[in-house]
Amino acid sequence: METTSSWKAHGGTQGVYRHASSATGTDMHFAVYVPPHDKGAKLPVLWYLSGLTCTHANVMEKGEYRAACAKHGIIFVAPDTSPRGDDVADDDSYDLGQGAGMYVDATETPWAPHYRMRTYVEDELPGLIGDVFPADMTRQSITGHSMGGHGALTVGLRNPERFRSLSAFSPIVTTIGAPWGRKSLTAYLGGDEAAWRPYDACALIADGARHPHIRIEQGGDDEFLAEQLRTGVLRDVCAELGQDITIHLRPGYDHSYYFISSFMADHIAWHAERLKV
Ligand SMILES: N[C@@H](CCC(=O)N[C@@H](CS)C(=O)NCC(=O)O)C(=O)O
Repeated sequence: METTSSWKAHGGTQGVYRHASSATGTDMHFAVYVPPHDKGAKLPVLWYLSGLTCTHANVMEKGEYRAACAKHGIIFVAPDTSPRGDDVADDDSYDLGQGAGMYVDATETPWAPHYRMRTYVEDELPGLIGDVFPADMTRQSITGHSMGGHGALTVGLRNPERFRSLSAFSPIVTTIGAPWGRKSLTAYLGGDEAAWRPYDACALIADGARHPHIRIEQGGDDEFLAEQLRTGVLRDVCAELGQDITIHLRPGYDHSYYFISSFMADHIAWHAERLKV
C-alpha cells in the first residue's frame, strides 16, 4: 500500500492510499480519515460507499464528515466505485463501467475479469483496513449515497452480524425495479434476475434478510426519486414484512452533496450511538 496524500484535519489525518487489489486485478485508491485518538487505541469504522460517476474523492471533498468523525472518534473509509484503467472494460454512458461498479461481482463478458466490487468492499479492503489502521473491526457500520446507498444496504443486509447499523442517503432501493439497476445488472450479471437478488435491498428483505438498525435520508426534490431510487418501494416492503426502518424525507433537498453534507453529521452521530457499545 502506498500513501498518495496525507494531511492533518480536525486534529486527525485525512489520507488517500493506493494498493494493488487482488479482487479487481487493478490498482485501487481509497480515502481514510483517522480522527485524533490516544496511542494504541482501536477505533470503530464507518464505511461510505459512493454513487455513480464518483471516486473516493467526492465525499472527501464535499461530504463534510471530518468534524463529526473527530467528535465521535470514528474512522471513515471511502473506497472507489469501480476498477479503473486503460485495460479495464468501460462504456460511454455514465451509469455503466468505470465509476459505476454497482458493488457486484460481475459474471459476464467483458466485465467479469475486473468488476469484482462486492469482493473488494466486503472482503479485501476490510482486511487491509484492519491490518494497517487503528481500527476495531468488531465495531463497523456502513452508509453510502445513491448507487453507494444501494451498496450500503445490500452489503449490510448480507452481513448483519458485521455491521452495527446501516444508513443510506438517497439509495437505489431496488435494482430489479429501476432503470439504473436493470441496465447495469443485465450487463454485469446477465438476464437471470435470480442472480440479481443478493444485489437488491428489497429482494434481500423479501428473501428473509433483516437488520435491526436501518436509516434512510431522502431529498424530497431529488430528481431521481420517482424513477430510479423509489424509496416508497422499500418503505412498503419493510412495512409488509416487519423490517424496522426510519425514513426521513427532506423537502427541498436534491440528490447532490448539498443534501448529503446537510445530514452527514446526523448520520455519524446515529451510527456513533450504535458503535460505542
Ligand atoms: N447528472 C449526474 C448523474 C450522476 C449523479 O448524480 N451522480 C451522483 C451519485 S448517483 C454524484 O454523487 N455525482 C458526483 C458528485 O455530485 O460529486 C451525472 O451525469 O454526473
